[in-house]
Amino acid sequence: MRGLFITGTDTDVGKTWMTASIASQLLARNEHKIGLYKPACSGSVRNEEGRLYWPDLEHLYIALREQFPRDRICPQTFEAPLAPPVAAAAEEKQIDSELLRTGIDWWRERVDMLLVEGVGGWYCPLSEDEMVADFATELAFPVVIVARLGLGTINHTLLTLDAVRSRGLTVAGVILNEPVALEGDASVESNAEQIERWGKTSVLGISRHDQHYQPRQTEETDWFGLSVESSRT
Ligand SMILES: Nc1ncnc2c1ncn2[C@@H]1O[C@H](COP(=O)(O)OP(=O)(O)OP(=O)(O)O)[C@@H](O)[C@H]1O
Ligand SMILES: C[C@H](N)[C@H](N)CCCCCC(=O)O
Ligand SMILES: [Mg+2]
Repeated sequence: MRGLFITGTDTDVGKTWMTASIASQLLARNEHKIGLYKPACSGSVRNEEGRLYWPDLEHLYIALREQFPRDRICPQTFEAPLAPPVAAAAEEKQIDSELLRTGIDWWRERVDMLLVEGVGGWYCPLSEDEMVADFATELAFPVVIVARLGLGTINHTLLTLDAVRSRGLTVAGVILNEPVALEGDASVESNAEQIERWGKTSVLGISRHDQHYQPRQTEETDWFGLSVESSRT
């Protein structure tokens, strides 16, 4: 099974938005079986009937055309909008480290490519004894960094690039996303060039607020080509 790991420069930068978009782009080509995985999800919302749901999970479930069970997309969910081990502790539970990993195994026989969405940013705690960075290092899939378009993103993206590379991982590229509509931010014109120049990486594409992802240099981003079969899993 090939894979890509989707991290972000922060929580709420649009990792889920982009993971769902990448899945839709791949599924539209109808060439490969695609799976989505979120090792743990925290921050539930109550619907009109009073039932809890996790917006990330719903978004990923719908992106996979409702073809896979929600608890395979994310086997561990917690109510509090906190880092997963903290959210788990609030329910007097602990993250199941083994399930973080066996949750991936379920997909192996079923799909050709798995997109794994991280939680928060690269150094977000994921369990009692590991951060997202540790989990992603074990997986060894190339890393896509979702960054916020706008002023401040150069610094956040360069810090994340350094941290990902310090683990010996390949950076597949950066996506600039606009989760909240920007007004009058002149930096958007130069964000991509600056990140490419200083970060020695590619900005694969840009997703403006409420608009579809636009690849930057090519007609389409070859997500399957950027993914690799991990030797370490
Ligand atoms: N390009 C966009 N246009 C419009 N809305 C967006 C866009 N990107 C993200 N959003 C919205 O911004 C919010 C945050 O995005 P998202 O949930 O994808 O962030 P995240 O990085 O996955 O956060 P988390 O750390 O909780 O997983 C969501 O409500 C999402 O629908
Ligand atoms: C609730 C939120 N949307 C995410 N699920 C969890 C983000 C945790 C971030 C922790 C941190 O880095 O400070
Ligand atoms: Mg998310």
